[in-house]
Amino acid sequence: MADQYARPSDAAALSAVSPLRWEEPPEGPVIVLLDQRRLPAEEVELVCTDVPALVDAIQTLAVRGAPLLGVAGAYGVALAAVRGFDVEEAAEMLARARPTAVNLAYGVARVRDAHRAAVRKGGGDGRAAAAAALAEARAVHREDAEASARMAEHGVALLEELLPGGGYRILTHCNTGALVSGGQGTAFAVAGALHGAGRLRRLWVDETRPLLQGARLTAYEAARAGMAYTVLTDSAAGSLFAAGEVDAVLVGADRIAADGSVANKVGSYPLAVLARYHHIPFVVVAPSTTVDLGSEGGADIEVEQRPGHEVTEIPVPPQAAGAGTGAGVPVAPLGAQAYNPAFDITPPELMTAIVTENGVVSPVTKAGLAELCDRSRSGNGMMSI
Ligand SMILES: CSC[C@H]1O[C@H](OP(=O)(O)O)[C@H](O)[C@@H]1O
Repeated sequence: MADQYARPSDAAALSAVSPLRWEEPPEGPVIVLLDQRRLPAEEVELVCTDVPALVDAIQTLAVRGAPLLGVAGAYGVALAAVRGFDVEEAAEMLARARPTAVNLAYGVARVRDAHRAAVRKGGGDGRAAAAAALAEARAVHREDAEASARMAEHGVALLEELLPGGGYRILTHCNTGALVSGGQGTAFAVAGALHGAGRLRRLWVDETRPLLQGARLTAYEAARAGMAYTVLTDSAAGSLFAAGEVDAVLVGADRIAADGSVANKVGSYPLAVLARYHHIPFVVVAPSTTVDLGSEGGADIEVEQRPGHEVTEIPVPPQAAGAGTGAGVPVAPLGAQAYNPAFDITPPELMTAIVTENGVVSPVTKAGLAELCDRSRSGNGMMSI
C-alpha cells in the first residue's frame, strides 16, 4: 500500500529532499519515495509499507533510474525481511519489476544473499537476519553515493583531457541526476561538477519523449543547481550539432554489456550517431553496478517495451508522465498503435568513453571494461538473481 503526502513545492526544501529514504515510524518501517511522476509541478511523497506498493512505484516510474532502482530494490528486500514478509518472494517480484536496468537485480540480490547468509548463520533468528538485510541495503545506498562522487571526478578529468580549457556546452538525454542516485547522479553529476567549477557554459536538455524525464526532471535539477540550461525537443538535437553548439554528449546507462554495448533511454543511439558524424565526444557515465558481464553484447539485453498510451496520449497533471493509468489527452486517433521501447542500444564503436567510479575506459573494449569492473568488484561482485 502507498499513501501520498503532498509537500510544499519549496525550493529550499527541495534541496534537502532525497528521492528515496528508509524511515522507521512507530507503526513499522517504510520506504518513502519522492513521486517523480508529479515533478516538477508538485512534490508528493509516496510511503510504501509493502513490496507490491514498491513494485508498482517502480513500474509506473514514481521511482526510476538505474542506480536508484538498485537502491530501491535493496531496501524493498530489507522491508520484506523487517516486516516478516517472504523475502525470497519479495526478491523475485522486485527483480522482475523492470527488465533492463541491471542495477535493480543487483541491489535485490545483494540484500537477498545477505539475508540468506544471516539465516544460515543465525539458525532462524529472524531479527538478526532482518538487521543484516537492512545493513546491506544501507551499504548499497552508501556505495552508490560514493560512486556518484567519483564518477563526477573522473568525468571532469576526461573532458579536460579531451577538450582542454574553456567552458563546455553539454548535451544530455533523459535524467541522470540526484533523482536517479544515492548521490548526485551519473552524467548529470559530471555536469554539476563542471558547473561548480565554472566550466559549464550551457546544458542542453533533451526533453526525452515520451515521459519527458529531461524537460520535467533534468530541467528541475538544473534549475535548482542554478545552471544555464535550455530544453529542446529530441528532434532538434541534430541542428545543434550542425550549428557547432555542442562540445560533448553525456548520458547515463541502464545496462552495459560485456562488450561495452549500452542500453540507455531511447534516443541515446541517434545521439551517438550524430556525435560520431560531427566528431563530438559521446560519453557514457555509469557505476560499475550497471555493467552486466553476463550479457555478452547488445543482443543479450532485454529492452523494456512500455504501454502505447505513453506515446499516444499527453499526460494530464496530476497524473503526470509515467502514471501508467492512460489518463492522458489523446494526441493520436483512438486505437492508434504505438512503438514505445524504453531504451535503445548504442554499440561501443560509437562511444568515446565509458566513465565509472573506478575510472575511464576509452576506447571502449571488452577487456578494458572487464578490467575496470574487476577493480571495483573485489568487495561486492555482480550477483545475478
Ligand atoms: C543513470 S540512470 C538513469 C537512466 O535511467 C533512465 O531510464 P528510466 O527513466 O526509464 O528509469 C534513463 O535511461 C537514464 O539514462
